[in-house]
This record gives sequence, C-alpha cells and structure tokens, in this order.
Amino acid sequence: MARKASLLEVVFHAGKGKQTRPVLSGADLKPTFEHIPTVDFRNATSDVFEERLAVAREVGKAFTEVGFLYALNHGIDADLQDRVTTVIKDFFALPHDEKMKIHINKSPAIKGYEPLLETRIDDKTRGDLKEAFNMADDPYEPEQKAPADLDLSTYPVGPLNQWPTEPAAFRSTIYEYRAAAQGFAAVLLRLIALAVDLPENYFDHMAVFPMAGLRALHYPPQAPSDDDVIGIGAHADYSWVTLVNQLTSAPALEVLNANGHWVSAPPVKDSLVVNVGDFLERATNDRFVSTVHRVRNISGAQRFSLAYFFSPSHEVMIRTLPTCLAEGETPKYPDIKAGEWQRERLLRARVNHPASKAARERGEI
Ligand SMILES: O=C(O)CCC(=O)C(=O)O
Ligand SMILES: [Fe+2]
Repeated sequence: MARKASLLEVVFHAGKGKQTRPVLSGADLKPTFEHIPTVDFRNATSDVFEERLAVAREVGKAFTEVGFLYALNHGIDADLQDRVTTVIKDFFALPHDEKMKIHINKSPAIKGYEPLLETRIDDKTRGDLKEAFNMADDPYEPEQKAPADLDLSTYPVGPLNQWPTEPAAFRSTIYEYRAAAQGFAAVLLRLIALAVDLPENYFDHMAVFPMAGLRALHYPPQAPSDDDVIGIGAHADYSWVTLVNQLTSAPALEVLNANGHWVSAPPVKDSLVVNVGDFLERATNDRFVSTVHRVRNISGAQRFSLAYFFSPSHEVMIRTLPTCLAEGETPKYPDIKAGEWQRERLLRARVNHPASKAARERGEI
C-alpha cells in the first residue's frame, strides 16, 4: 500500500524551486536540531593554527547539523551597528513617495527600494510584509574599487545601485558596514575551507570582487491570527553564506528543522546570525545545509534587520569540492556559474521587474 501523504506539510522555496517537507510527529520524528548553536570567533584569526582549526571544526559541526549559528566576536564594531541602525530606521521613516523614487524596477540589477508586499514567496499569502533596501556589487561605484581587470561584460550597463538623498549619512554608513561584514566573511571563508579539510586560502579568490549585497529590512508587526501575510515566506538563501544582524529586539526569525518544525532564532546580544546558502550546500554536496527559514513578526513591535549576502564573483564556477566526495561517489549537482545562477534566482523572485518579464518572454526563466 502506498504510504499515506502527511496531512501537514511546509511549503518553501529553495535552489530546486518549490518544495515541501512533511511535519512529523510521534514515532516518525527524526533526530534534528531544536536550537541554534553559538560559536565564539575570538580565536578565528589566532596566530596558532590549532586554535583556528578548533573554531573551524565548530563552524563545520553547526553548518552540518543546523545550517545556522550565532556568531560571537565577529568583529563588527558596536558603534557602527548603532549608526547603521539609525540610518536604516530614518530611511524607512521617509514618505512612501520619496522611497519609491529608487524603486528596484529602475535598476537593471534589481537594486534599490522594495515596498511592502512587492515580493510573495509563499503563494498562499498576499505577499511578504516587509519593505527593503537592497544594494550589491556594482563595479561602477567608486567605493567598491573594482579591480582594473574585472570582466564588465557579465554586468548590466550601470548605474546598478540606487541611493536615497536622505538620510545624508546613509550611503557612507551602509558602505562602512559592508566593508566590516566583508572582513568577517573573509575570515569565515578561511574557516569553511579548514572545516572541509582544504587549504585555508582555498576560497580566497571568491572574495576579490564578490557578489556581496546588503539588504536592510523593516517588518511591521502582524497579528498572530493573520496568515494572509508573512514577513518573508519560507525560503533558502541564494548565497554562499548570509550574515543577519537583528537590529532590534523583536523575535521573528524562524528556522525549519528536519521534522518540519519551526525553531525560533531570536536576537542574541552582540551576535550575528550566520547561515549556509545554496552555493555552499551545492559545493559541499549537501554536507552543509542551506536551511530553510522565514520571518513572522508577531512580536507587536516594529522589526529591523540587516542581511549581508556573500556569494563568489560572477565568473566563479560552483563545483563539488574534492573533499566532499567519498571514493566512488558522484556529485549531486552539475557545475554552475555563480553569476548566471544568482541572476536567474533573483529574476524568478521579482516577477514584476522589467528584466524578469523580458526573461520570461524569452523563455529563459
Ligand atoms: O530578517 C531576517 O532576519 C532574515 C531575512 C532573510 O531571511 C532574507 O532576507 O533572506
Ligand atoms: Fe533568507
């Protein structure tokens, strides 16, 4: 007899498109995580190799068992975090029309402002109850100091990012934060290499001109009974790793375990949330998990967060790492070019953007 389909399931969007996971109970329960582990990065750049290796092992364990961790001593200055929180709150407090001047549809790279309900990850809802400001790698911006030999043919004609004129310190503070997040991402890359038994500098080339974006987010509160909307529907990130800074105290981020249960990832003082994205999951042949998560702000308070998505440069081929294949094992995923795959995911998620419509008309997505 065919196995009865589970009555309850979680629907989410990840690398392979729309997927479901049954919600398990009783005898069906699998061993899985019930909380997000914490890793202290104090020794991440120690002069002593064994100390760096010990941190790498903890990162590897958390990425294998959970796909998420809380990072302590990540090196992003508290004063900078306060200043970036202020400019982000001030930006979202601007009149709607002011913010719409930099709507994402005006950028060929889909950067700028995204109003409430612009995206709709979960098609059972009216949309994602969040507004966002997105910026990313843009070789035409002087702050980014693109290498002289960067292949511009893989980029649309600029400008790509769009900036508000107010708050005055917005652009400079966002760039300051991006540089700090980039510093921690570079440290993480080396630990990830060690965690999968590769030379420490194995991934350094990915950070030369990475697809590195910041996304500032504002989630108004929603009623607990309101399942017509959600802050951000269940998804996995299309990144190598993501660093999420929960700027305010409202708990709202939730992480899906193997039993289809949502595990809360509330803000923890002085920490960043670090999670595995789809590129790293593919490269490790699923050893590290790009764990599904969502945001549901039923705290009653406004919530602000700042996510930094780190992905390799456009031209990097994402292929299975030699140390993640046992003897005779074959890769689960074909090789992909990082830039092409990321752009396709982005276009699929922004159905109303002119570039997304054009790509659909050409049958590309
Ligand atoms: O706001 C958050 O805590 C997470 C945001 C997120 O998951 C995303 O933007 O991909
Ligand atoms: Fe995410």
